[in-house]
Amino acid sequence: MAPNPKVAAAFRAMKDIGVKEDKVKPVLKKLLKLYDKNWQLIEEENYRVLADAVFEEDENEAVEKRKICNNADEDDLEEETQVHDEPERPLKRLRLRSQSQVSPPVNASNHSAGTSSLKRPKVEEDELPKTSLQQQPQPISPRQPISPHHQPISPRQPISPHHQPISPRQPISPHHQPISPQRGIINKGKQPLIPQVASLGKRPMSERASHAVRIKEPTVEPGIVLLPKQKVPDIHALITPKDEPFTDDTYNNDVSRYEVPIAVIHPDRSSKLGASVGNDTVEKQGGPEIPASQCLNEGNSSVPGKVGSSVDGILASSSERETNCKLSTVLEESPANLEIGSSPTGEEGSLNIIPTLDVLKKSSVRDSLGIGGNEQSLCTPSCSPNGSANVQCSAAVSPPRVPSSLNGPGSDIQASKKMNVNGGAESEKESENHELPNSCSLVVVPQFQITPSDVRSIYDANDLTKGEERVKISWVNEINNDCLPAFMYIPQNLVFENAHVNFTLSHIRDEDCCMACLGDCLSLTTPCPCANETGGQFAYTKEGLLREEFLEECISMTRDPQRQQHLYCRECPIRRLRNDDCLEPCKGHLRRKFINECWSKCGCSRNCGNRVVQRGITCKLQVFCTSEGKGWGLRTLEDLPKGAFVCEYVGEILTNTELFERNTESKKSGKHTYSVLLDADWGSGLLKNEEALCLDATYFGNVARFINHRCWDANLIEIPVKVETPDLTYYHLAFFTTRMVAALEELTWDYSIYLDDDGQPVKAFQCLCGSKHCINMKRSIRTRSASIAR
Ligand SMILES: C[S@@+](CC[C@H](N)C(=O)[O-])C[C@H]1O[C@@H](n2cnc3c(N)ncnc32)[C@H](O)[C@@H]1O
Repeated sequence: MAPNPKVAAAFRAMKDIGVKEDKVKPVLKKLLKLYDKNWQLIEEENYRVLADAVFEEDENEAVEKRKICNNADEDDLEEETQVHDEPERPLKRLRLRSQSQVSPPVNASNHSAGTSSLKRPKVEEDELPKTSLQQQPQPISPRQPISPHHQPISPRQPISPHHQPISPRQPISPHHQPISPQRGIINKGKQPLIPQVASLGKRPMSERASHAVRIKEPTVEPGIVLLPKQKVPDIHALITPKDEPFTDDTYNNDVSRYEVPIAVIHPDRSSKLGASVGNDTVEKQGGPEIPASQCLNEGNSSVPGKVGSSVDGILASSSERETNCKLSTVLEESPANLEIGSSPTGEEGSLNIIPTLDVLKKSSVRDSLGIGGNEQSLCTPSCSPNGSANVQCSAAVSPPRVPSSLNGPGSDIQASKKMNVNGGAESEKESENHELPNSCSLVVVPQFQITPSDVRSIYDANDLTKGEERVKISWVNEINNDCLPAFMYIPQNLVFENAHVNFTLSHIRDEDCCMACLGDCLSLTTPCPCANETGGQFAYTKEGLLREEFLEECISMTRDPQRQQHLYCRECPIRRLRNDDCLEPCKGHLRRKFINECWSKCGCSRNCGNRVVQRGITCKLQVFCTSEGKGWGLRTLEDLPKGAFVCEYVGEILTNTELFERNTESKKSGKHTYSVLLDADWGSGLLKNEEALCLDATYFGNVARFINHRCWDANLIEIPVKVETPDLTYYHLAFFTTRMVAALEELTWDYSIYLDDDGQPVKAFQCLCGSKHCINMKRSIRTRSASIAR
């Protein structure tokens, strides 16, 4: 009988790489069985899966042989040696990436790195960062490629070095069993095979979810731009930014520049806050009955948009903290806290996914970030008249160097990170830490003169994200010699210390996710339960934009005073922080519309249209120095349609108490920081301190920290997004365009600045937004659901 042409082709392909038919045959049989005769999966990438499986078989055999040899008598030493000297393979799997590609010989470590390739057939291994190759990540589920550094951690426990990494074969939940090759193939009870693992060049969406903290040495492109003014990476860099129209009709030059420290909770001046609510639909949750006349209604302001909530100011600012501040860090090496425990029913699986940050006490991180007592940048490039730039670093500052969260408090050995000159992070062990005043978390950071190469390691002008995002984000300064302020780029929120961010699979009720869905939920004729949050219709269109109606509703809720609805806490977490004898009543938190995205408990694919924010930034953005004196800003380098997702506000997840402590200290130093409250649900019940959360992007953050304020008609709106937890104490804050935004326009967000509170203990900034709605006067700042300032 003529051989099956597919079989023959497979044999040929294997023969091409030096594998004999008799080796291929049994493996192919197994694969066909395993893949339910889906040839497509086997043929993909020139039979990569097959080749991997053959090699795996080979390795297994070798291991078996080794075992036998190890048990053999000493006399058999010679024979044993021969067994160890595994014959050189014709081609190892790393060479199989492309048929035409000739790969270099693979060394021993690479060889072992291939052992799990059956589980990750399509990963482009030569694109993996070195660490990945060396350490061989063990995928945990099709959607959660967690690095081996990831250590499970209990949601409510401090991170501990004793946490055991999860077994890659541990079931997550019976509901997660893929049911077709398209959704992952069960590999005999092992890990599902993932036919379509994206290469790291395009990071899989799952890596974007907060649980998927990627361990990656940031790659620095050859030819890093050391001097940003000299070598601007983008053609747009020399083009005058197309800012939003500057309608400076109310500008008051006499107003001095005010600075607003972050999240300062100041004594309430209720007389100034007693505004009425715009309508009678204000929701009170068990709180004292608040007459409409006493409720906040910033909307009554004659100026639209001056609608800061009555919540006392969480005021942003400060790139500096006092020495008592605590800072925890998770960089690339830090473990995502993944803990999956399953009950017999599989329903108790719990994923604690956001890494808890280790604590760095006192000033070391502040110092290491170069945000010490004075507000200097790490470097000062200066320009000569001929346009060439020099970097002058006169201040003795430390390079970014932060402790690993792998070591919990009390750990004797601290793994710390220091940035290497390539912008990567090197692990190092500090076996001794007696010099440290606090053995829990301090890292000694020697002071030394910063060199140009250190500067380069801090910010690559081509990509300030250091490879953390799917897209590069450049920065330019065409205005002056300033470098970017020092901060650590993180692509997803990280827990600072005490915040309770608890994701459990069982937390998500079956009826609130779409376990039965396949593929793209947006193509369903009847929307799945994940659309319930948005009234039975998905928030997104098939084009990946926000649905017009939903967007308009969100916009009008924030811009239209009459539609502002507030929730009132019975005991407002902000008020609780004060040592006042009597607790002041809550001033209200803007009621928000949420987006609910599909997540791990959903059966849909990771390309499902209801997964937008979790995929991360996809548009071309650039950080630039604004010409109006607002400092740095963010702009788009491409036209963005209305309703497009731009980025998420990413920072450290702090409790309100922690933020208060930070700000009390930053107030002293008069420095600035950046924060937003996650208060969308604050009025709905009695929150514990550790449940009242906020994001602070002062030290760790993403590009969103550069988004400047614009009064009322900003081109971005922030919308809360539920991804991995229905618990609204934690959610993502995502920015979407409110209208079509042209390339080079600055992206702005209405911080909800409240203008008329003169008595604040901190100074507001003089708004230079240029909007015709801008009052542009000395102002105080208040939060609605999120407020920010520097
Ligand atoms: C979150 S930061 C935005 C990025 C900031 N411009 C920077 O250079 O890092 C907020 C701070 O930027 C400045 N800023 C933002 N919007 C502004 C505006 N409309 N006018 C003047 N300054 C503004 C204020 O100093 C504010 O405290």
